[in-house]
Parts: sequence; structure tokens; C-alpha cells
Amino acid sequence: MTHTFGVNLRGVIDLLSHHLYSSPRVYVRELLQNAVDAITARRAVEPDAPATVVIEPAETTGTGRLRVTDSGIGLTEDEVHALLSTLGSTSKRDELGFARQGFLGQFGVGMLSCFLVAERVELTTRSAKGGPAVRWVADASGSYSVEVDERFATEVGTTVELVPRPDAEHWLCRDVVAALAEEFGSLLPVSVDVRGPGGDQRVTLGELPWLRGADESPEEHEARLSDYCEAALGFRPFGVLPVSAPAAGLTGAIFVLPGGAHPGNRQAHRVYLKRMLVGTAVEGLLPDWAYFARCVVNTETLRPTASREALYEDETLLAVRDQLGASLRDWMVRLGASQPERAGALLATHHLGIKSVALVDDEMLRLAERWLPFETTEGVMPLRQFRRRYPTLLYTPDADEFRQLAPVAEAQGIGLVNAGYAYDTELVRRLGELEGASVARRVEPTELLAALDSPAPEVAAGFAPVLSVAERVLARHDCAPVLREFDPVSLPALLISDPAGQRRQDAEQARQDSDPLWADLLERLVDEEPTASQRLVLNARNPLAQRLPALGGDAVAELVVESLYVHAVLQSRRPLRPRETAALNHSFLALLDRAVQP
Ligand SMILES: Nc1ncnc2c1ncn2[C@@H]1O[C@H](COP(=O)(O)OP(=O)(O)OP(=O)(O)O)[C@@H](O)[C@H]1O
Repeated sequence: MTHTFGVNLRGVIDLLSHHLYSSPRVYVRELLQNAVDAITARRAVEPDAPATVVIEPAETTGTGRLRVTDSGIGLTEDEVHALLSTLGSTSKRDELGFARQGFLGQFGVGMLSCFLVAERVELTTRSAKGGPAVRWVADASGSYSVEVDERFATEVGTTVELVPRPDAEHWLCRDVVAALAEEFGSLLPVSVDVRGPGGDQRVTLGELPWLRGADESPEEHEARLSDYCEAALGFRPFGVLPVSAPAAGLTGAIFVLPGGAHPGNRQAHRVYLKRMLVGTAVEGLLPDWAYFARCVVNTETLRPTASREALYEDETLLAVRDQLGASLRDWMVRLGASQPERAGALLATHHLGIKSVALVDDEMLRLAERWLPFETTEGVMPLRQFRRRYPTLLYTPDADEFRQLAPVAEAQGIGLVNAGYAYDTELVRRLGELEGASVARRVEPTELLAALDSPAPEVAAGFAPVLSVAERVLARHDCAPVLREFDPVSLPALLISDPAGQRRQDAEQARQDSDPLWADLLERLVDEEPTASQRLVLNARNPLAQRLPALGGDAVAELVVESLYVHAVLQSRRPLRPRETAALNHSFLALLDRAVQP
């Protein structure tokens, strides 16, 4: 024997209010949706039928109830039983169960959302198909009654009245209802009026704001869209671009933020489905890199989730995202060609997002090269400008390394680029991949050392005793001294790390930490390259360094060399190692002690 499931209406309402919809406010959307669908159905058979929805809030009806009247197709008595009184039953699907084109509803549960704010719903209707007027009265406990009486309604259409729940009266008040009707329904293709003491307030705009009027110039259109963006999204956009994706029946506009966006910000796009608002913080319409832009779109085919508050991540949405992303990118490239200054300002404001696209997109890479400011030894400038002087982009992948090497490189006439910030190294490398290996190269610190002049033999001979002291002192810090002559003269010593020596040091550390088998192998590696991992390059042109050979006794020379070393480490902004901190304390205090001796 088979039985039919019973449904506990209270339980279903609880499910809807607490788990499906984010707030009772959606009841206005569901009422508007039913009214618009009913008008669509009537106009399919009667194209000139009126298309009006009138909302009378609690204050206007004077009974505390809310009344919504539409000029739609209405319902016959049989339809009232079959469609309204059966959960999940809908007139908006075809015989095979597919959602019928042109209708907003499809699940047959929307009416239930009225019970989020009402304890009773009264629906009075007259069908365009003929027959008497019908009244359906349902209450939140799940019981309903149907009455037929010619006198209930004279016009074709439907009136829904909500009798508020004692704790939900405010949801039916004019301010709340008008605000919600405007938020959800401002773009609907019918007229929606909210009745009030001062007359009717029309909440519908008529046309989609991003469709350009016949007598509107492009400039006027852009200015109007900027005003719309300010009113709807709360910011004056840097730029506006109308977009469309015909496959998804989508039209709309992308608004570029004037500043202040962060790559980690959630995307918050305003999406309308068949001109009814889905949400104001819908995600996924633009690629992640476009975090500095917001969309307002209307779509005919993207699928809403059951709550109608988000979109399904299906293939159509992915295709739309790619297409909108490409439109934004093309717009930026065009801006770069037609209004270079504006493009430069845009890139400077949103450089992180733009750099992340440039990593995978050649056009954007060219744009970034031409417009994005980089720190270089020639000052802050775009890479294109830097390359006019230095055909090879010699870069440091680390900002500290840049700071350490830049003054010396600059004095030797070597151009350096700081590629130490997010995405910069990859970007410069990609430029090399695109245009040939000679375009970009990481500077090897030792290469800079090679560019520095060696002092004359007699000068070197004078420094020999100091250098042997320095060799001993610096060995404690895995460093070896070198004597060179270089500018700037004000710099007594420069610390340069040697990648080969660093590898050796890493291997040494690994050897100490590893098991005997590996230790043996690593030991051989370590032995192969017995170089220190750092060089302290003493500047024979610097007046302080020049006084080193004349220092009386090894003890003072030791102190000075160690101080110069620690100073050079500090200059390089590398954190001090414990042994270096100890050396700093010791040499500083010892020199102080000597300085204050009577
Ligand atoms: N104002 C109205 N005029 C005419 N018919 C209506 C009206 N309101 C509701 N109906 C009928 O009642 C049915 C059930 O409405 P309900 O809002 O519960 O679900 P739906 O609109 O079909 O789908 P969804 O759950 O997606 O909103 C509708 O399919 C429609 O046939």
C-alpha cells in the first residue's frame, strides 16, 4: 500500500526562513516575481494588456495589512486548487518539467515566503480565461479555504493581502516595503508603484540604465552611468565600460574603482536575473585579478541557486567570467593607446591586479612595461623608459639586495632594477622570455664586484697587513675581505653575498643536520667549494679605509674591521645573526672605550 508524504507547513517555513533565505525581506521579491510572471503570461495571449503592479503598504490600507495588486493573467478556481494549494506546484514549467522561458519563478514555493512575515494570506483573483472571481485564504498552520463569488473582483488580475504576524508588522510598513520594492524591482519591465499619503511612488526605472539612449552621446552616456554607479554602488567610478555576453543573454556595465581596492577583497557584483535583483554581493562574475572592478548586469540564462541570492558555478558562468575579463583587459589596452595618462593613473592605482594578469597575458605585459613604475638606479620609472638607457634589464629579485647594491651600481654606471616586490621578478623574467634572453638578467652580486677597479699595486701592498688581520676576523662570519676602489667615496665597505659560497654554507648546515650517509656525500660537496659566502669589499678610495694601514697594532685593526663588517650588514638590511650582534656590541663598546680614554 502506498501513502503520500504529509508536509508540516510550520517546519517548511522554518526551513525557508532560517536556512534558505537570508532574511524575511525576500517576501517582497517573491510577490513582485509572481505579479510580473502573471503579467508576462497575460501579455503572451493579450499583448496590449496593462502591465502594472500597485503596492499598498500597511499605513495606506489602514488595516495593518499589505496589499499587492497586479494586472496579470489571474487564476481560475481549478488553478487555485492545483497551483496555489499544492507545495512545489507551478505554472512556470512545461510538461517535461523544464523552466519555461520568460518566467522568473520555477519551483512552486515562492508564495510560502509570505509566511515569513504573515500569519494569513488572502488572494483574490479573476482569470483572463473567464469564470468567476475566486478568493483563497491560507494560514500559516497549513489550512486554506477557497470561495467563489462574482463580487470579489471586477478586473482581470490578482490581489494578495498579507495579515502580519504580531512580531513582523514593521515588514509591511511603507518605508520598508518601498525600499525593498525598489531594491529588488527597480529594473523590472513593468511599472511598480508604492502607494503613499503623498501619492504613488514609482520604483521602476523603465529601461536598463546601461542601454544607451537614441539621442545620447557616448560622453553623456558615460556621465549618466557614472551617476548611476555613484547612486547604486556608492562610488564615482574611474572608468565605465558597457559589456555584453549574448550566449548568456547578459548585458550590463563594469565599473572600475577609483582606488582603495585590495586583492583580498571579496568580489561584490550586482546581478539581476530577468531584471529582478539576485544580489548585491554576488561573486564569480569577473576573474580574481579584476578585484578593482564591479559589475552590474542583467542575465536571462544564468542559473540562480534555490535561494535566488547567488549564481550556480556552471559552465555558462565560467564562460561569462572569461568573456567579461577579456572585455576589461581589452578596455585597459585601448585606454593605454588612446589616453596614456589615464591608463598610467589606472595602472598605478591597481598595479597588483594588473601585474598578476601581465604574468599570463602578453598585451597586459606590454602595458605594464610601458606604464608601471619600477624602482631603478635611474629613479622610479616604467621599464620601457629604463630600457632606453640600458637595453638589458639587470634586476635584483630582492628589495634589500637592491638597496645594498644600488649606490655602488649607480656610481659604476650600471643600471639596476628592483624586482623585489610582488610579481616583479616573474614579470621581468616574462619580458625576457617574450623578447629574448638578453633582455632581462638577474644581477649576480659577484658580477658587480668584477666591475669594481682594483687598486694600484703599491696601494694594495700598503693594505696587505690589514687584509690579513681582516681575513682572520671575518672568517668567523663566513666572510672574506677584498680590496677595491669604487664610488661612492663615502662608502667605506660593501657587503656582497656570493651565491656559490651560500650554497656551500647551506650544504654545510645540511651536513650537520643529516644522517651519516648523506653527511659523507655533502662533505664532498662542501669541500669542492671552499669559498666564504660573503665578501667585505673595502673601498680604497674612502678616507676612513685609507687610514686603516696606518693603525697602530692588530687589536685596533680587528675592532675597526669587525665594526665595518657589522655596519655593512646593517646597511644591507639583513637581520643580524647572533654572532654578529655579539660582534656589534663588543666592537662598539671597545671603540667607545678607546675614544674616551684620557
Ligand atoms: N499573482 C499571481 N497571479 C497569477 N498566478 C499566481 C500569482 N501568484 C502565484 N500564482 C500561481 O501560483 C503558483 C505558485 O506560486 P509560487 O510563488 O509558490 O511559485 P512559483 O512562482 O511557481 O515558483 P518559485 O517558487 O520559483 O517562485 C505560480 O506558479 C502561479 O501559477
